[in-house]
Amino acid sequence: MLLSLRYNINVSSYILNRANIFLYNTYRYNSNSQNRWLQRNSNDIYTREAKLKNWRSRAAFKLVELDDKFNLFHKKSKIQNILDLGFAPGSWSQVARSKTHPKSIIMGIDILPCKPIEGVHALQANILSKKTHDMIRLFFNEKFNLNEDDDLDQNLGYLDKSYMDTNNNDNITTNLNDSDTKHYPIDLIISDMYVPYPKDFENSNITSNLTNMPYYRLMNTSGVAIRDHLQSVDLCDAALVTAIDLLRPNGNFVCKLYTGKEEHLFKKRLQKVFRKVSKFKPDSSRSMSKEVYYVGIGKKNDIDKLDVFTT
Ligand SMILES: C[S@@+](CC[C@H](N)C(=O)[O-])C[C@H]1O[C@@H](n2cnc3c(N)ncnc32)[C@H](O)[C@@H]1O
Repeated sequence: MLLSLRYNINVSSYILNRANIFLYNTYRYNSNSQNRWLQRNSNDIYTREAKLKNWRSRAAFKLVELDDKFNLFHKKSKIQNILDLGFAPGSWSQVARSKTHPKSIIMGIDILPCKPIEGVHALQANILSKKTHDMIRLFFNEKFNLNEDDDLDQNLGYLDKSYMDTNNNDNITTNLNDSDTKHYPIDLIISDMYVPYPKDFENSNITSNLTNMPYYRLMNTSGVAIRDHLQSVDLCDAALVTAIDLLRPNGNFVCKLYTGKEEHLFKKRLQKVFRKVSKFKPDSSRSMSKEVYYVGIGKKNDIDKLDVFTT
């Protein structure tokens, strides 16, 4: 009797240990909040709809709503040069491609590697670097000259040549001689940037696969509101500097911000650059998320960067 009890205890603790090892292996990279995030996502109507539409993430719906409200894209009337900042995994670029004129040029920038979207050019680069700005300008101005042997193409990007070739016959950008257009070649900047991964994942070997597995991608925010906010303000400022450097006068701008105490300062900076500034929370943005979108319509002329960043 005693023997059998001990045997049972040993067996149960063996099973429990095995179960723990299994759970540990399965969830070692997932904190509780990440599990809750995955659970929420699998029940979410926008996530399911995104899969049906073959969009790489539910974020696509936020841009659709932004476009419905602010009329950002032009399918028939205009050819646009569009810059998508923090484009990975790529659903905003997919929306931009589907809502714009076939001759519009879209370029996505991300610090992470990401499989490019068909019909969208992509560069893996840090938008905080001045060199990235120079490369973007170069691409929009000299795109016809890029070829397989270019360093830019070889080392840094995945320029979608098949797409460029099919459009080469026509005069895509009609006023390339205009020096303003050369210096400020972009018509619309959309930025959904946020820091790529939570800290715990930095040294794990699963991170690099995730940009191409959008439905299993982990949440971006840390859950520490002040940290999320300040990092977000930094990236919004980086997007704003990009707009000052590359967006044409009268061009438009969208960027995501995690709200917090410095939001009003960022709004003031935006107001120095754009004639009209609006704040928008799309229905598809989760109500518990602190994310909002700022939209700047009509870039002013002759912006003084120092003045914008001096409060
Ligand atoms: C929330 S995701 C964007 C999702 C995307 N809009 C979509 O619809 O698929 C934010 C992206 O910003 C990128 N990012 C963050 N900091 C960056 C930087 N300094 N330069 C370029 N990309 C950056 C991250 O790597 C991440 O892929």
